[in-house]
Amino acid sequence: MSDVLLGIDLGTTSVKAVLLAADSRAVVAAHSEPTAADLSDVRGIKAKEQDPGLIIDAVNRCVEQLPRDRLQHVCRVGLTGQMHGVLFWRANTGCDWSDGDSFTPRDTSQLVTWQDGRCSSDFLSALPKPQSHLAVSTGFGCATIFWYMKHRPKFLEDFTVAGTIQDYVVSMLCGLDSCVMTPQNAASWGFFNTATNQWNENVLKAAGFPIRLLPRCAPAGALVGQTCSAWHGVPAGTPVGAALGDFQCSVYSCMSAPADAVLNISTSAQLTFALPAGFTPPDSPQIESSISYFPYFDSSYLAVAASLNGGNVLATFVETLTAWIKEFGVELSDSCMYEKLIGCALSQETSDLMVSPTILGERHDPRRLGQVTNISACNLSLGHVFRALCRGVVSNVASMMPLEHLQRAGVSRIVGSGSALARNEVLRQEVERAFPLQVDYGQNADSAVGVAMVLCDRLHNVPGNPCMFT
Ligand SMILES: Nc1ncnc2c1ncn2[C@@H]1O[C@H](COP(=O)(O)OP(=O)(O)O)[C@@H](O)[C@H]1O
Ligand SMILES: O=C(CO)[C@@H](O)[C@H](O)[C@H](O)[C@H](O)COP(=O)(O)O
Repeated sequence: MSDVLLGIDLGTTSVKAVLLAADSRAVVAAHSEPTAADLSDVRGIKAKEQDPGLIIDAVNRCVEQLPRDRLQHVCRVGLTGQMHGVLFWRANTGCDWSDGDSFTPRDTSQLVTWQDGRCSSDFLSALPKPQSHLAVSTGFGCATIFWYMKHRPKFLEDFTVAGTIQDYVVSMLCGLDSCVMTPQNAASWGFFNTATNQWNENVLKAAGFPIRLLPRCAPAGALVGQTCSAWHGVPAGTPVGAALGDFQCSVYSCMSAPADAVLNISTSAQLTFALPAGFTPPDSPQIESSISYFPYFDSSYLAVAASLNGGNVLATFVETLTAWIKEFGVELSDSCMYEKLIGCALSQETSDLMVSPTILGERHDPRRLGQVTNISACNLSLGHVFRALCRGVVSNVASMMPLEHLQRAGVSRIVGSGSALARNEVLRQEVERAFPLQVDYGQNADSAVGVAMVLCDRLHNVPGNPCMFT
């Protein structure tokens, strides 16, 4: 049987795993599992945490669903996932392999995710100024560590290593006693200079930051180790790539020309395009800009409007409706709710109801929360409300990176990716209305495919960026 690459995306809502044929780059198997790992904010500090045990359970369930005979022929493993977040663990005891061919987390913290809201604007403005073009927001790893330094310093003493959840899985698979991070994920923590690919160690040291928790850096696309044990049939000794950012991987999976922009809608939403070779970002953070510049591969950058309000807004609406309906003694599954809501909104082609859906605020404007306006007696049906909600999600992204901005950058096509978009025709209709450009939906356009493609291309020595800018 021929070789395959295993790509895994540890998303905020679900884990996705794919097997990609090493010779043809075709997807030969794919599976996804919900993580259901959200924890409630019992301390009332606007915490958004997830249980790593439940995330790893979902990884195990997901990989187990892939054909075992193919898993035995995996020649590279690639991990990607939700950026910005931080998990702490103890070197050498971060997991337990006693189950046989899978591991479970042991001495770890909960994962503090990108949706975490514990760092207020006042808290953030009191932090040292980063030597980076990227501003620091709540939910960014370094901001969270600063918060623990101030509010629960003893907590940090329990741990020796920190990383994103995808870095953690790489470390555990390879039996590493430290964390190795690519610039893609390091930039998402803040206090990382993407020109030098180094942490702002002096700035952080001067502020008393526990720099022992900063991961070591490896280039995006590099291999960092080999599986230390057989894992769901994947042989021990299989090379594992340093973990990548999920939005860079979704772009890699479906951007085929410099004139493409990629709109990914999963739990969050990102609209992004690649900058020409030689682009250098500004010297200092542009705190109020809705567009930021994130490292891609080999010194190149992506311009991105990263919205905190994507599919999670629709999920919150579904959860709210489910809870209301339950109060009347009726229980409906999420999938039944989505099907009904999408069906109603498809029959309601337009609505004058206006929903501004920024229930989590946005990084460039954290105080601008959601609003519903122009309510009349005639626009409150489920169809109107869900149509207006979907339009609001897309319009918000479009306001962060307007059509004219895309056109000025030479973008002539938008490629859609992410399962919130793939599963929701109303969202797709609204994308096509908001962006009068060619809009295509990438087949197999997702981060799990993207990370496997990156390693596949490196295996065959194809240069890291599929878009060739000269
Ligand atoms: N049955 C469904 N039908 C349509 N959309 C759904 C359904 N279930 C979940 N979604 C949407 O998918 C989003 C999660 O997408 P997913 O790709 O799993 O996220 P992530 O990659 O962030 O883990 C949810 O926020 C919701 O908007
Ligand atoms: O905020 C950014 C980039 O700045 C996001 O694009 C980044 O991809 C984060 O990983 C996401 O917010 C989480 O991804 P997802 O689970 O919503 O797919």
